[in-house]
Amino acid sequence: MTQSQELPPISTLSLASLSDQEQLGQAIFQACTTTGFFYLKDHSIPKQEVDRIFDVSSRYFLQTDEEDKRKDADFANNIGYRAMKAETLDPATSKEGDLKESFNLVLLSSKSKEHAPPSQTFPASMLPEKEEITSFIDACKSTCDVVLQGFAHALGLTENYFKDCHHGAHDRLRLIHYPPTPPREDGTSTSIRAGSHSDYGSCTLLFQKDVGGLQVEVEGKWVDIPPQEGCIVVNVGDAMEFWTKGLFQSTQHRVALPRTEAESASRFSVAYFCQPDEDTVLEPLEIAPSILEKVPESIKWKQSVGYFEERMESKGVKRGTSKLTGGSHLRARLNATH
Ligand SMILES: O=C(O)CCC(=O)C(=O)O
Ligand SMILES: [Fe+2]
Repeated sequence: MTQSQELPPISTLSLASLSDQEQLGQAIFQACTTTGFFYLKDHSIPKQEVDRIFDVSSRYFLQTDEEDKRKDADFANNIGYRAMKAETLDPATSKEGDLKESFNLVLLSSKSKEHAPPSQTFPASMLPEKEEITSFIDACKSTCDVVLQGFAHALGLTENYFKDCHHGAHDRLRLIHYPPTPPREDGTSTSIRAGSHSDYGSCTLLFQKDVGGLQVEVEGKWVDIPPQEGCIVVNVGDAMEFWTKGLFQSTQHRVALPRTEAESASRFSVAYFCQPDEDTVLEPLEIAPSILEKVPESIKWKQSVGYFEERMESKGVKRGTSKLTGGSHLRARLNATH
């Protein structure tokens, strides 16, 4: 695939000016049926809280012994530490694993018995800020709930249609560190910071610090999505694409190898993965003709059964799979990439 900076960037949605649900639904519809990505501004997560999470993250990754980090690993529950190269988001292309380490946290405040996340062990360096970390995760969950309501409005469904099957047991806040890496020399390297992939759940909130590298595939080209002050990058995940039979796009994205000296420094990002509940079935929903009419002519062809089946297959779902659920899709993708 070629690189391009000529294409228009993703749109920016403001939660302040879009307090009207109808308007929010329309803007979300437009973003989700085209790139599947948008910047979200005027959300309710203050900059100081985002900065604090980045401080927690850099302290953990840069000041914890490798041996101690490895004690924090719990792949079976999708929590805790994951070492450099442990994950290969694009196994078809990358042979050595992604050049990153990460740490997954659960929705710590969850009181749900039926949808309880696994219990989390805190590394020593995070303990003093456990309360702040907990409230940051809560703020991410609340923001995702607003986005899920926006998805429902966009699709002509009742406001809490999606929210009611997202209790957060599989949600994870992921702190990610891409260690310093020299700029790539000639573009032939198959090493990558995060291989091309789509996310598995309903939506993802992504906080980037100062170092770029995130790219999204738009019309066959890789487009940079640089960090924007005060903005969260939001993207649609596979579950939402499956429910909408390909109307909403769970788009491939990646974190490229550094291209400049500035990008060669440590890169930190924080992602909140919003996942459907364990038994929620991921089958196409009935979408009203009045909604389908809004699909621009130029992308109507994406509604064909053949194209949708191809998309499902590219996301690891074999033809004829019955009863795909939130839990089964998540585990299948995690097992395929580790
Ligand atoms: O670190 C980033 O900017 C993107 C990470 C990502 O896409 C992911 O972990 O799913
Ligand atoms: Fe991703």
